[in-house]
Amino acid sequence: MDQATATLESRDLGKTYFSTDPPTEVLRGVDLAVRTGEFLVVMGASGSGKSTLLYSISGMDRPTAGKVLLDGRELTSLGDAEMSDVRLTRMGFVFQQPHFLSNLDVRDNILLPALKAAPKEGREAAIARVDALMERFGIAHIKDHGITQVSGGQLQRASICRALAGGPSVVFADEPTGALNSSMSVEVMDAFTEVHRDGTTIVMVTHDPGVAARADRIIYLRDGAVVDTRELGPWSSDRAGQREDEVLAWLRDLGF
Ligand SMILES: Nc1ncnc2c1ncn2[C@@H]1O[C@H](COP(=O)(O)OP(=O)(O)OP(=O)(O)O)[C@@H](O)[C@H]1O
Repeated sequence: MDQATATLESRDLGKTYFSTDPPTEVLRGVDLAVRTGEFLVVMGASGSGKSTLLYSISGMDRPTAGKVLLDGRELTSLGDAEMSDVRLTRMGFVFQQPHFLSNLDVRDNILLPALKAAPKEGREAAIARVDALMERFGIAHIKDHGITQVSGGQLQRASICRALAGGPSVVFADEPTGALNSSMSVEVMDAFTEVHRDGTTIVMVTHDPGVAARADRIIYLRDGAVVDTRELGPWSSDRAGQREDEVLAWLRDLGF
């Protein structure tokens, strides 16, 4: 791949847990280049290392071998404070279970990282930006609600707004639809499709072939190594069923 078009790269990335006896080698020499604006999905059997890969390339965890580069800058050599700053200003995160503060309403939960990421912007401008995001993702009407007063799909869309609030270059998502029913799952994936259309790079772990069918490209991990890749090309909703069938057939061949 052309290095100039890669937002995020890993080179010979390895992760071994030395806390176990014998040590557990979870990632083995992963070379990855995620293109700017690409929606990349990571699949693989349980325990194949998907979450570990996501955490290692996003600086949430330290790899034990190899390098990670974001927009050409080596992340693996950064100290903890610099890495936290990169995560705050250049990355967004969406998890299976949204982590929100229960003493704040939905909007303030989104506002908090927005203010931290751009402290010079000022509170009013940050509020306007957060309100625009909430409007965009169809949750403006729940901005004053407590986090227990909204549906799982609404809360996950709020997580997407929070992930976007700092203007990231990459959004990482770990099983973002894993705790949702199928209609909420579609609602959340429609939101990710919007994020993708806006040009934000997405790296997502999922077990769900219907979710994976939205991606531009899927990589398949086995025992901590990328063993196959599927390019799906640009998403179109009128080909959703056909794409999902294509993904299912590919996964079946891989023994998923
Ligand atoms: N802190 C740790 N210490 C030792 N081994 C670990 C640790 N964290 C994860 N592992 C091991 O690393 C392997 C990969 O875990 P990981 O969570 O990345 O897999 P996964 O593909 O995301 O799985 P799942 O689909 O079940 O979430 C597993 O065998 C797991 O037991």
